[in-house]
Amino acid sequence: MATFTYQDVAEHNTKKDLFVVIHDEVFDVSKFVDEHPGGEEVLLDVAGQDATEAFEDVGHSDEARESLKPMLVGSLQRKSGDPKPKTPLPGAVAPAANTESAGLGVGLYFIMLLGGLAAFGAYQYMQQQQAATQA
Ligand code: HEM
Repeated sequence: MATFTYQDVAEHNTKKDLFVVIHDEVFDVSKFVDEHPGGEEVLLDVAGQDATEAFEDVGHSDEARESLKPMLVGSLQRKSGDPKPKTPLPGAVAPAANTESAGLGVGLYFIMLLGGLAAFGAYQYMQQQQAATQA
């Protein structure tokens, strides 16, 4: 079976000539683009790239996996420094800094500080009580 480098695959990045990598196997999905139930846009988005993560994130059916088989054209020869699998719409999927939990984090520190102060105050009070009873 043919082997492709990431560079080879990257050259097939148009709608009419569209390769994607899924689990280090190279698929020619040019003829499938128009039929894809998820639309052509998402496939064009990963054209000539590693679509493993995008493909898996959607949770494709076994049927979808089966339909990949006839489009297999070779395997990927991965080299160090090759890009990692691309996630679909990174901005939309990856949550921005979670301000709510950050707020909770600060709140927790505050509560711990209060607890510490209360314990310190109680200790001081007891010391004083003890000193008073001894006197
Ligand atoms: C390249 C190989 C791919 C094949 C053979 C394929 C095949 C299919 C098939 C058969 C379905 C129908 C539902 C199912 O059976 O799971 C589907 C749905 C879908 N696919 Fe793909 N897909 C591919 C790649 C991708 C990629 C890279 C994405 C990127 C995000 C994607 C996104 C979607 C979405 C969002 C749906 C759901 C559509 C809906 O339910 O309306 N697919 N795909």
